[in-house]
Amino acid sequence: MNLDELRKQIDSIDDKLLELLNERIKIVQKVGELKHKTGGAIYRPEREKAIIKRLSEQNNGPMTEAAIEAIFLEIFAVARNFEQPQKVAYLGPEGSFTHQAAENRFGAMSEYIPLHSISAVFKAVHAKRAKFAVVPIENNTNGFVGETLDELAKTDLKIVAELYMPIHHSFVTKAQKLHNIKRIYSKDIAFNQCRNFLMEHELDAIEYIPVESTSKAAKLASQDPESAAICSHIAAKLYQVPVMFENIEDNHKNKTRFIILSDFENLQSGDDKTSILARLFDRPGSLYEFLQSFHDANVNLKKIESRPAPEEEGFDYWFYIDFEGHKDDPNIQKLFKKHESEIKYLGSYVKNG
Ligand SMILES: O=C(O)C(=O)C[C@]1(C(=O)O)C=C[C@@H](O)C=C1
Repeated sequence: MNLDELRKQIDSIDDKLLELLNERIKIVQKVGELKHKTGGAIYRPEREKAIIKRLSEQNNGPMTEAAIEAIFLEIFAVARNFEQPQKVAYLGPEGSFTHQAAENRFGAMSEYIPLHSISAVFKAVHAKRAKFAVVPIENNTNGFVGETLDELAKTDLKIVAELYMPIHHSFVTKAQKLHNIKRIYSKDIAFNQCRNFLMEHELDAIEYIPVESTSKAAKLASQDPESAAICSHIAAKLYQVPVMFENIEDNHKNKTRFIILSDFENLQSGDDKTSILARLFDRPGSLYEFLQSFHDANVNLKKIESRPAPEEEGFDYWFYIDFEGHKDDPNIQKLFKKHESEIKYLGSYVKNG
């Protein structure tokens, strides 16, 4: 078969796909009307997960599970916008890794509000200027993000989703040749994460100009053809700077975990994670006794991080804790009751890593 014939086949499949997508959206709109009446949440990650799982189980290929997920996450994100336009506040600037994480969940149709600090992102959702907040919480090389933990201690928003994103850096430039580059813009941390690459390409002797974000670096490189930037793919695209090298980070397993917060709570998905803050008295054995209850309730702890409680008197500590299960699981309900005065519940959400 020649190219024209193959393309004709694709066109006819696309016609059917479009028809089916329109049918799907019409039903989604009815779901939206129902939710408006009952006050139900538009974003239902546990339902989205169940759909992807069901489709992956019956799939005969050649589509992979990752391909199914990529396509359907965009379909869901578009569908949500047909139920109600979705506004998402995130730690900016535009082109940041958090922007990339936000787009991964909320797709091309949602409205995005980049903000300059993590606390501003929380504030935007409190003030109902946005429905969702997207912020980083931890990175496997740099540890927890203190500002996010501090905001979690103050907020009554709930974590409704988590997502892990590989952090890849690109080397972007308008210069034709490497030896034409006189300076490199990036964020301090990104220069550090790409040391081997810079050395191997003999770029360790030219000027490094640290700026506050990798997207600002991309912007500067777009205006200066004798320069380069180390930045995300999305920033390179945003400022239309050609990518010369991809994935230049020393540690290719560099990953950041992002959380999505909103003003509602998720239902159980059957494969959930829960986050809490526990405020424990400063006395011997208090953490031990607290964790013993998790063991007794057969709850699998995933993470624990201590944090001084700044507004408290004395030397009380908050512990940020992630564990498997959902707030409505009977064993976890019991545990919450037992430690009611010590626990601040942060949210239960589909486990993603
Ligand atoms: O099932 C729902 O609650 C819907 O709103 C429909 C739908 C979908 O497109 O299938 C859209 C958004 C939700 O996050 C989950 C699923």
